[in-house]
Formats: sequence, structure tokens, C-alpha cells
Amino acid sequence: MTALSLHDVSARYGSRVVASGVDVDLPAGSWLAIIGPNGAGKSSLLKAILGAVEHDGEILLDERPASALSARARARAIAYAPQNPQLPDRLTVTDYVLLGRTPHLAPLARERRADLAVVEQSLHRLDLTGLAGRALHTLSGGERQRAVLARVLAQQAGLLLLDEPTTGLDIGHAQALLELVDRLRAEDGATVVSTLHDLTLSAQYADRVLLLHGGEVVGYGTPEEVLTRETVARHYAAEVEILKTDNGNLVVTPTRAPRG
Ligand SMILES: Nc1ncnc2c1ncn2[C@@H]1O[C@H](COP(=O)(O)OP(=O)(O)OP(=O)(O)O)[C@@H](O)[C@H]1O
Repeated sequence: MTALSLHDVSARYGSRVVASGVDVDLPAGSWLAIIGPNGAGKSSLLKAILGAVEHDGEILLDERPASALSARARARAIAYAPQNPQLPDRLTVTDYVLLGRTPHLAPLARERRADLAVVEQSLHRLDLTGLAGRALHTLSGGERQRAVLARVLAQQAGLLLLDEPTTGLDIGHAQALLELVDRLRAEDGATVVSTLHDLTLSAQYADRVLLLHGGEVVGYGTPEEVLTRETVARHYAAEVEILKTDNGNLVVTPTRAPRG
């Protein structure tokens, strides 16, 4: 259970500010999707929350400044799945997912049976049990992506930062992954911040969306408030329709003018 607050947060590389003016208060168990066109600053903001990119402003975890946490405490509190992870190719899937337990082990201690049980459960939840003994470099792109998420799960952190978690996954595995994250949110009170290019998935899973464009916040609210046809046209230069399914799900779909 980790609440996250960002007060006037900006992310920067040296003096180059790439995201600014971010104010959000996320209660434990909520899901924020950061959306916006390429280069808007989404990944940089996520990395600033992680502490991997410089920031200004205040980042609070359960009302305490994140900067005051030791590296170990931070690793227990925040799990991060990068967009393009560099994986230790020779490791097996199991050994890689076990790395997620590192913040929970005493220094130099070996993993306990309970840690192995968590790893097994994470592999199972990501449909990776059959691949547990395989070296990472022998996996397909989508299987590697699922291994990264299994490591994130094994970390059992209160705040999950997921950078484009469905990239490379087929529609079934993408949906299964987002459902799983949603269960962690609802049942364990995990707070989720994800970047997502897929606006339909953002609308269906996140309870709030933050729209960035050119590093500026240009929208923040519920998916229904932010994802309008005009807003998407203005910030993505895209022609879309916003549909609503019978069960109330929003769908953002590209449209074309009739041919001829
Ligand atoms: N390490 C870095 N050093 C300097 N500038 C960077 C660095 N990483 C990213 N940037 C710049 O910061 C800006 C925001 O990049 P970022 O990756 O956060 O965007 P994004 O919204 O996640 O984009 P995309 O949708 O293309 O993944 C871009 O102009 C990018 O060139």
C-alpha cells in the first residue's frame, strides 16, 4: 500500500527540462496512465518518480519524501519495468525473476523458501512456468517482456512503475497482464503508474490519465474527461472516434474519411 503525491514535479536531464508542472495525488490502490505523443516526457517522468532521472519539486511516498528513503527501502517500495530493458541474457527466467527478491534479503543472505515460492507464483501468474529453466536470450520478445513483469511482481512493492508494459505482447497476453496488475491494485492496494500508448487500454484500466505534450501537462482527470476527440486531435494530430461499448468501456479508435 503506497500513496504517491507529486507536487509541481519536473523531470530534467541537466538543465534540459522534459516534463514539468506535474501535480497528482494518487491514493494507494489507484492507477494513473501517463499518455501523450512520442517525446512528450512520459518515460522521463516515470524515471523521475523512480529516482533515476533528476527532478525538481516534491515526490512523496505515503507522505514522506522519496528522497529520504535509503536505496534499499526505495527498492522495496518501488518496482519498475523499463520500456527497453537490458537483460542479463545468460540467466534463466527463474534466476532473473529471483532478482526481484533482492531488496527483501538481508545483505549477502541467500533466498529463503518463501522467496522461491513468490518467484514460482509470479512465473505462474505470467504464464511462464513452462519457460522457467530457459535462458533469457532464447525467449521471444513477448516472453522477455513477461519475464520482466514477473520480476516486478516478485518484488511485491507498493508502487509499480510500468513503462509501456504491453509492448510486444499479443492481445491476449496484454489483456491478461493488465488484468493481473488490476488485481494487484484492487486486492493488495498496489498503486500503479504506467505509460501507455494504447489509449483504449488506458481508458479501460486507469482511473486517472495524465496527458503530456511537449513536456507540459495538457490534461489530467478521468479517462472520460481527458480522452475526447478534440483533445486527441489537438495533441496527437490524429483523427479518432471515441466509442462506448454496451458495458460502458471507452474505445478510442482511429478513423478515416470514406475513400473516393
Ligand atoms: N537520457 C537523456 N538525455 C537527454 N535527453 C533525453 C534523454 N532521454 C530522453 N530525452 C529527451 O527527453 C524528451 C522526452 O523523452 P521521453 O523518453 O521521456 O518521452 P516519451 O513521452 O516517453 O516518448 P516515447 O513515446 O517516444 O517513448 C525527448 O525529447 C527525449 O529526446
